[in-house]
Amino acid sequence: MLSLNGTSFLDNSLYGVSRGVVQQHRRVAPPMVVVASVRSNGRAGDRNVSVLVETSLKEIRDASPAPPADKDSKSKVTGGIGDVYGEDTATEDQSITPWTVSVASGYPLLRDPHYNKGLAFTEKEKDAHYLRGLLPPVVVSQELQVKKMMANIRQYQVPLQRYMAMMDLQERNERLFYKLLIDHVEELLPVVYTPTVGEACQKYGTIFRQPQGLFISLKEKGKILEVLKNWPQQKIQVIVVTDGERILGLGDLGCQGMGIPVGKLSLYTALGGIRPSACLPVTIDVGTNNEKLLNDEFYIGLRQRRATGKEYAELIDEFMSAVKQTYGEKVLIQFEDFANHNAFDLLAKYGPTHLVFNDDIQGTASVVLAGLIAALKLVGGTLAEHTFLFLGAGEAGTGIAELIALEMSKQTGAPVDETRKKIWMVDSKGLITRSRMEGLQHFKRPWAHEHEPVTNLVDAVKAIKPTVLIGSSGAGRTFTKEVVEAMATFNEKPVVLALSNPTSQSECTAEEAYMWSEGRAIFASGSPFDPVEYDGKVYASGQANNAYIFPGLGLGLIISGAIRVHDDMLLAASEALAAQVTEENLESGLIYPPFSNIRKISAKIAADVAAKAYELGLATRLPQPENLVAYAESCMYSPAYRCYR
Ligand SMILES: NC(=O)C1=CN([C@@H]2O[C@H](COP(=O)(O)OP(=O)(O)OC[C@H]3O[C@@H](n4cnc5c(N)ncnc54)[C@H](OP(=O)(O)O)[C@@H]3O)[C@@H](O)[C@H]2O)C=CC1
Ligand SMILES: CC(=O)C(=O)O
Ligand SMILES: [Mg+2]
Repeated sequence: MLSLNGTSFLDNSLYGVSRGVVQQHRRVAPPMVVVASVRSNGRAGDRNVSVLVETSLKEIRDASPAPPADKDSKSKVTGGIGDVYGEDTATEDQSITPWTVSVASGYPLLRDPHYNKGLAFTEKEKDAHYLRGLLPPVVVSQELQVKKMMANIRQYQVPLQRYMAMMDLQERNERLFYKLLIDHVEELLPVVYTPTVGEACQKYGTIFRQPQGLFISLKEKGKILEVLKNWPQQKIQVIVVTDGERILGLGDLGCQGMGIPVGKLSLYTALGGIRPSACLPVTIDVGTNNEKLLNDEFYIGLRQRRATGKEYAELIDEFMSAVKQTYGEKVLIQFEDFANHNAFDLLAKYGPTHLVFNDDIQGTASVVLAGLIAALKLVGGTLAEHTFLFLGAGEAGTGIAELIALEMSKQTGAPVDETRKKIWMVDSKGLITRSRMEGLQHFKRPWAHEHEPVTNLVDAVKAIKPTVLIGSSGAGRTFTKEVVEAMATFNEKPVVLALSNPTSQSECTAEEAYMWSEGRAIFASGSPFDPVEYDGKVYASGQANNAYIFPGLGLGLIISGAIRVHDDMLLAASEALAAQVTEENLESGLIYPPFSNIRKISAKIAADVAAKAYELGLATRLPQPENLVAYAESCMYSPAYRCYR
């Protein structure tokens, strides 16, 4: 039985300690703080007594503060292990006693990914925490560990092997994983995120080792509150949830979509500085209609066709209520890779009652608008002076279109109904026109303009003559030579965005875009492409991916204590991102800044989103910090090792 001063430890799971009896200690003498030490009730006696971290309250505040918990929140805690390690929600309430919590020592310490430092444990730590003999004599720096791991990872030629090496590292030594990812973000993003995460999801059952998130299936119906309590961390700030029905452009991957919430949340931490223990990946498993997976002996999900209608709605509703009840109303829920027949409805249903946003509809819109604002500096004109054609009228396409129309309306004063007329869409049946209105899905209707029927993209391009062509179809190689050449005949600098992921689904490659436009295209893509040489010149292209937006947006919502997501926050995020694109970036054809700067960029996005939350009266963290950028930066998780005394 676990206890905290006599209380069942299970009721105090905020400490994230799963074994041992906790002794709670008051602060010994300022500025040193000791909260609790764990004394073993197991066979190893006092050897399981844990890492005593002593630190000054000031150090905690200076080094670590994640967003303050609010006073009435259920998640308000008196200290907590994360505070000590600089991971947890800091509190600004001086009256709250800071705690030091002991966790594990000896062998279990080496097996705990949150605290393990591998060969970086110092001599003193080896003595203090029963590690002598369990490690070789050498003591190495975290920098050397990074160097070694990068060398190891680079030896793998197969992307999926690199992915698995990174996942293994995350399971073994979380801080080292994040240090690697942060220090080598441009090299490792394609490993932990698109395109490799797509293949990982397709093969998730085969490569499955450890659960990395919560699996909530129809079997858990009626028990979701209990399921949430099984997760070892209780102070959750961000949830990314999928039902796996539209994973990237790869279709229904059922329960194996889990790779996406896991990947997105690792970016929340690496790119946006949200502490890892505050992130919860969730996959809702209502079955899959993917025959291949249903017949795959290694498939890890429910072996049934997808539940729909009432059964589906009830499970999601139970989940949404349980989340609010468990983590409070300020937990951010990011809907990810739901199919469009559910995605729009879920956003409409839960937008007014929960802090939710749909990354595919809203995050993508925000990143694309940012790219377009930057691209205008290269192609000239205002947004309203351009004509847009989309291939793909689903979540991403119509989400982007709506935000562009909104921004045009703000800039020109024209009603959104008017500004929408500059935006055209092609779906699998051809150009969306008024004559197709009957039976058209609701999210396509605003884009049904007066025009004679056009059944394919090339003809639509020739008829509409767009200045900007955006691929959001999930259908690879649909921007053919004829399509790009047509764009290049009536545009000096055609803007071509091939947003679909992973690389196999990209509407065209960077090489094709530059070659077919004779080097004149302004090109960006959802998944990264290497620089391309054409006619003696090297062309680098940007990555138009919502990964630029959601980490900073999430940080901004959290630090302001926002209770709802508002379109104006997405516009603020777009403008903040566009402002980070330098003249130098633009000169080399880039409409996005490099990812190597992403943490600074995220802090700026966070600050502008938070400022908007305050302006709109949606922020609850009062008073508003004076310098929101500095505050956002100070709240960001650092993967540097902590010293265990
Ligand atoms: N870069 C980024 O940050 C992001 C990229 N994406 C990518 O965008 C793609 C689409 O996602 P999403 O909008 O959610 O998907 P949806 O399923 O909601 O929409 C897809 C749309 O593409 C249309 N379509 C499919 N195939 C063709 C084709 N061959 N020709 C013309 N139209 C076609 C569909 O037509 P119909 O309606 O007739 O079926 C539908 O309108 C995915 O690959 C995803 O990875 C998504 C989010 C973010
Ligand atoms: C990037 C992303 O969210 C997608 O492709 O679905
Ligand atoms: Mg997505």
